[in-house]
Amino acid sequence: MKIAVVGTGYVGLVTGTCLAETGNDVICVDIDASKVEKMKSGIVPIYEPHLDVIFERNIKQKRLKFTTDLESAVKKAQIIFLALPTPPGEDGSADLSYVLGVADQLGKIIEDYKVIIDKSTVPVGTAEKVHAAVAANAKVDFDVVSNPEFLREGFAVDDFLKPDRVVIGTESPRARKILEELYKPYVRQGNPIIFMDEKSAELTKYAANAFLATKITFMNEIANFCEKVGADVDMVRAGIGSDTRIGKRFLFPGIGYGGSCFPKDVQALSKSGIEAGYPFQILDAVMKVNQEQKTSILPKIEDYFNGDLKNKKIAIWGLAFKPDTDDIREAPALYIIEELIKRGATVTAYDPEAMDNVSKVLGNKINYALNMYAAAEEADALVIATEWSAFRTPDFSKLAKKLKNKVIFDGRNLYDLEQMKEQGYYYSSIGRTLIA
Ligand SMILES: NC(=O)C1=CN([C@@H]2O[C@H](COP(=O)(O)OP(=O)(O)OC[C@H]3O[C@@H](n4cnc5c(N)ncnc54)[C@H](O)[C@@H]3O)[C@@H](O)[C@H]2O)C=CC1
Ligand SMILES: O=C(O)[C@H]1O[C@H](OP(=O)(O)OP(=O)(O)OC[C@H]2O[C@@H](n3ccc(=O)[nH]c3=O)[C@H](O)[C@@H]2O)[C@H](O)[C@@H](O)[C@@H]1O
Repeated sequence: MKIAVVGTGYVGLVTGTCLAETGNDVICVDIDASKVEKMKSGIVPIYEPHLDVIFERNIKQKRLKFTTDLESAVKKAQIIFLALPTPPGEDGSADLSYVLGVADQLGKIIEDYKVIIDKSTVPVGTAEKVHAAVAANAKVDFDVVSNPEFLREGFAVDDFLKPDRVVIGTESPRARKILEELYKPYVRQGNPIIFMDEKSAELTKYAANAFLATKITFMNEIANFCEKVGADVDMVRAGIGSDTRIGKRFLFPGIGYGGSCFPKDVQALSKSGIEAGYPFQILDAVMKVNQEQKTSILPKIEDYFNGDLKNKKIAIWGLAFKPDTDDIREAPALYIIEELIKRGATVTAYDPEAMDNVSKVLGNKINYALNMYAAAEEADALVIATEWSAFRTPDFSKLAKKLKNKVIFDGRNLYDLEQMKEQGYYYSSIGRTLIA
């Protein structure tokens, strides 16, 4: 099939590349000319495991192309994916200007039947708005379909090629038939395509993200409570996670959820609730707890240093909002760094992939180390903010020689409490207690 993907962020790039991988002709459109030039020359503009191999293969086989020219790409395509940003607007609701702006252009361009697909995360009712924006100028028949994306950064290729499910919101039999055909190669392992109406599909995406954010936040509160009463959240997690109704995944407490999606999507769903006359009480609590959780490690550090962080040298391992990505949007590490600097501490950080992105935001407010041990050099304490695999099994004796004090504040619960005690570290993690 001939496909145009408009917007080449995480979602557009992965969608375009994975659709080419199953034999479709894909042209990706972006307004960022320098990004398009990079991609044309074979450079993947983001860090995403396994993407480079299939990206290169499909460029070579000329199934994957890039352009800034929306008109020529759209005219050749039967299916048009909109993978455009939907950032929070001033009031926290999703800003639809990118999506509706392109929809407006599409109406002027299309000359024959097209399926226009909302891949972006958009509030209930957006498919209708996109339809109206296209229809305002279009002289031909077209369908607008909601097909939300559930990929996770770091696992994006696998999530797209082998999805748990594909959700397709359309009431048009013609569009349904085309999409059934398009997604056939991806659902071959028995995972279903779930067809529904556009509004339910749009809400399914927000409900999924909000539910996962709530699950994490609930565990963060249980972890905080464990600290007060001397229980161990690892035990509680094992105990409740083995109940299949609860499940083992997304029960890991930490320093709050971050990233480009959970924070903005929970906020946007909350705003939609208010607009619809149904303010979600649970989402307000989730947002409040998560905001506090991001810096919950700070009082622990302050307590250790008797309230005085002035001129303390703090090493930070991990800047990305989670491992296996260079994405720093809403990364808890940035909130912690801001608070440390406010309190007069100096920060030296190391992240395997995200340091370039952080240096664009923080510049020389912090120091950037060449590796994890160099970050720890002469540090008064080490803070772990992202659970990169390399941080899971450090050489503790090498680390001890680098650190000024054997003190670790771990926001991701990476190490065994007993082992840390044996090694003589002061080790503070989230919601865990060494039960004698
Ligand atoms: N990042 C993720 O893991 C996931 C994101 N989503 C949703 O997908 C949507 C896109 O997210 P990301 O890929 O992270 O976005 P992004 O912000 O990383 O990238 C968006 C791309 O669109 C381009 N763009 C902006 N205006 C354009 C225009 N008029 N024409 C052509 N290109 C244009 C930008 O230059 C940029 O390359 C959002 O709604 C997001 O919530 C959904 C699932 C996963
Ligand atoms: O809509 C989106 O953009 C995507 O948002 C999330 O994916 P992503 O943001 O890439 O990352 P997750 O792996 O979900 O992690 C999100 C945040 O939750 C935190 N988290 C996750 C799991 C957990 O047990 N504990 C926890 O604190 C992570 O550290 C991270 O900050 C969803 O998992 C995807 O299904 C969805 O498509």
